[in-house]
Amino acid sequence: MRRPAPYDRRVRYVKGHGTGNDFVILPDADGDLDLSTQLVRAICHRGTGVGADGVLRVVLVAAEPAAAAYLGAARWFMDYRNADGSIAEMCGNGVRVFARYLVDAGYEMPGSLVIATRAGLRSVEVPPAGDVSVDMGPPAFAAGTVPVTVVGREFAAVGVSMGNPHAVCFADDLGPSELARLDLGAPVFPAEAFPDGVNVEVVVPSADGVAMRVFERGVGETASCGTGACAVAVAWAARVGGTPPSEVLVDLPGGRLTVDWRETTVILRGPAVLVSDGVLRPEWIRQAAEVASGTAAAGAQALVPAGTGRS
Ligand SMILES: N[C@@H](CCC[C@H](N)C(=O)O)C(=O)O
Repeated sequence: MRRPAPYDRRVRYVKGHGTGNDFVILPDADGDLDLSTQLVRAICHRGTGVGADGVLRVVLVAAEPAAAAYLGAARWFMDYRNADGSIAEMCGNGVRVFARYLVDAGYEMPGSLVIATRAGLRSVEVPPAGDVSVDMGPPAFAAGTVPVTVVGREFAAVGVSMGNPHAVCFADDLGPSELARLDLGAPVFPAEAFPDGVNVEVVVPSADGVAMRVFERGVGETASCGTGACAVAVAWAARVGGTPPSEVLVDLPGGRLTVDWRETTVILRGPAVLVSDGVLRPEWIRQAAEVASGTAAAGAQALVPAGTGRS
């Protein structure tokens, strides 16, 4: 039986990031935490919470009903939430940081780990130190293109699923420095093409490969997106060369990721860094919950804003 909420205790967390895509990691091996949308929003808020693009709850497959299908195939389940509290199927930077945490915390040895996610099993290579790589599985291309408006222009976007949905917009007439100066704004896309929403990437050619910026579903613009980098790299490779194998260097505002599109799968590699350890205080958690249930004193509402983690 799950406890209703963690209001009565201090909740440990670890802060981490992959090329600036940052996460609050919540160790919850036994599945005790009932992580509400409002609590995720409060944790991710950059003014009044810890601040992050998303939350990674670390739970044993055996303790998580949503992971029942993976019993015997993986030990750990990555429960990923966007900063607005929404659930996403996959997070390429998140799963690498998740695996780095498992090794750092002593739950697993360095080497190959299989992690269960909502998008399926993912095999992660975690060396004792340095970059972490993950086998992201094959991309799924949508048929045709979709009109997506971003930076005041309409693009014929390429739809790619990496377990989660992406719309890749090629701005071939721009270079990396022009890309960096763009006001990305909130993209507009046809709901019928992406009924569950979509992550939108704007891509330009660079000296070594491609440069991109990303507007993430459930977050807003982020410094990096691992699944986005994979979607961009395979869409780029398909466009210029047609078929794998192909290694693409992807530059993002937060750093560089390498995407290796092999015959049947896509390998994503890059830094996965643990930054700090902390504790969520019970009184802060309680206040966040009261705000969520509408019982907080006037003025406390700012603790749980409805917007993204970067608002
Ligand atoms: N930043 C992540 C993707 C996180 C999920 C995404 N916002 C969605 O809703 O699909 C990554 O590194 O892949």
